Amino acid sequence: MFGFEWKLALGTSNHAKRAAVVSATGVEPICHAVPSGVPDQPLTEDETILGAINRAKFVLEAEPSAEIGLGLEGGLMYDQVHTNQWYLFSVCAAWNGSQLYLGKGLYFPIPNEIGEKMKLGGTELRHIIDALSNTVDSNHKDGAYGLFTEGRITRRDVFREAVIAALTPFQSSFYKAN
Ligand SMILES: O=P(O)(O)OP(=O)(O)OP(=O)(O)OC[C@H]1O[C@@H](n2cnc3c(O)ncnc32)[C@H](O)[C@@H]1O
Repeated sequence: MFGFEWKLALGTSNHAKRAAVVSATGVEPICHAVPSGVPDQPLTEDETILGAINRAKFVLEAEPSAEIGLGLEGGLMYDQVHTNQWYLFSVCAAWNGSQLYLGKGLYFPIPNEIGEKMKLGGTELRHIIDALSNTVDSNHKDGAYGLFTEGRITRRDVFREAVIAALTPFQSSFYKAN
């Protein structure tokens, strides 16, 4: 455990994201569903990262008593350089009002036909994953990661690592010169 004592605000009420923050820090965040400012289904790295940053900044504005705002965003990107493959990845932005850090989580290949369907628009990944896993609200549960790995990796796991990465510079003395 992190031994974290700061008051954290989280820019969503999504269950998997909240559980990731609790698991990463031992702290129960104050949750507000703030806008991401990007499309509901981000399709590039930049959009996804910007969504995480916007959520972190908006939630600290909404909850000024918190010391750090956290924005967690899932998105898709197409790698046309190395693999010609769609990837799902998860980002955490951490903002304390003056410093911003990102934790970029696992990049996980998803079936290209799903990525192409997302690019055409009109639906979001969670609807596809809900149908494939015969559930509802898969984005609040183990998510696409859980479906494709048969539960060996979950959405909470992936965000947990991204949260730890984004918060470490605020926490560790190795970054004091920053
Ligand atoms: O409640 P919020 O915080 O908005 O969370 P979200 O899951 O709806 O939204 P994100 O912005 O994190 O993700 C963008 C879209 O991709 C979907 N998505 C991302 N990762 C997913 C996963 O692992 N399983 C299912 N859907 C996923 C998600 O549900 C959205 O439709």
